[in-house]
Amino acid sequence: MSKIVIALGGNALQSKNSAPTAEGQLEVVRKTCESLAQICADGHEIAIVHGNGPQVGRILLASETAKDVTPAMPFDVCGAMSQGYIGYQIQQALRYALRLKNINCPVLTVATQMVVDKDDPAFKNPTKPIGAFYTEEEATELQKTKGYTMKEDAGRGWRRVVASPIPKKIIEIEAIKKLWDSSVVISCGGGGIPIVENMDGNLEGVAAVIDKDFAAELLSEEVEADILMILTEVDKVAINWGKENQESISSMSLKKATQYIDEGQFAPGSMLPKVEAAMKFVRAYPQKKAIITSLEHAIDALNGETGTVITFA
Ligand SMILES: Nc1ncnc2c1ncn2[C@@H]1O[C@H](COP(=O)(O)OP(=O)(O)O)[C@@H](O)[C@H]1O
Ligand SMILES: NC(=O)OP(=O)(O)O
Repeated sequence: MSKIVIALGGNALQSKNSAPTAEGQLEVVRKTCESLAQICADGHEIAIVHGNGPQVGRILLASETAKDVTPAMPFDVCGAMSQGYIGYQIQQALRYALRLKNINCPVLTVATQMVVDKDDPAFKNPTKPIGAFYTEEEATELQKTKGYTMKEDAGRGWRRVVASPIPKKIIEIEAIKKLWDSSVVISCGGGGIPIVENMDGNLEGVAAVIDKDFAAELLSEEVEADILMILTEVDKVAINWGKENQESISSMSLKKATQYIDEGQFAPGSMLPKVEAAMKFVRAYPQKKAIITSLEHAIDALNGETGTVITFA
């Protein structure tokens, strides 16, 4: 039996076959929760982290668009809203999937605040893609009219990018640890609500979207997980991504992963943070492993049949 922190990609949770509706996402969540329930039935203990890039981008856009009728919500509040609705969908779907396996374990979401450094250089260099994908022409227009920073995202189109500071401390970590034994806890959604700690001890939300892969890594260290599992849209990490000579990677040591990073093999804002988070985990726990695979193949990857495994050596 292993303790596994499972990170679900925000992009991967969006339905590939339909518009990015709440209903479409719920279908993907339900399917994913069938696998998560099976992992629990196999005797593993899991905790869930999820992304929110597309979702928080749309919440922000809706809020900005409606500002003539109702005041726009700040970034941190939009992040909290994304935790609420994605967490709710996972709670509902996983409760059902667990009950089908006669597991009556509570599933709950912890609204999680994540401390970041107010001087993190990321605030001056936005890299985190959020919201919808646009054409280059649309992106240029949005840059002009709305002042957004737009970047191409891993060959998939152009997206708004925002600051993504490194997560430093999970405010609710003690509660999450206490809940671990009796429940499946969904926490650090969207990387956590980005906040800074003021001199007087007060917490204050900041405009950013934290990378959930780094947040999941931090949680994995805190709970001393055996495996960090990052689930996205691809079964394996690839080198020469999108090129004719694209090649899937089944396993990478820290040394090999560093070499691939130096060669620029992993796109910033998408695959790079996953690989970096996996590397950080095995650097902290050289005997443990991180796995990157698709939502569909979580169980196969745990059984060593697919996925990219990142190990210390
Ligand atoms: N080297 C690579 N190997 C595999 N996928 C890559 C690579 N570089 C970029 N990608 C893209 O990155 C995506 C995962 O990043 P992203 O969509 O941001 O993740 P998430 O599902 O966590 O939101 C993959 O689905 C793929 O389209
Ligand atoms: N916050 C975050 O990392 O979201 P994605 O998984 O959508 O990139």
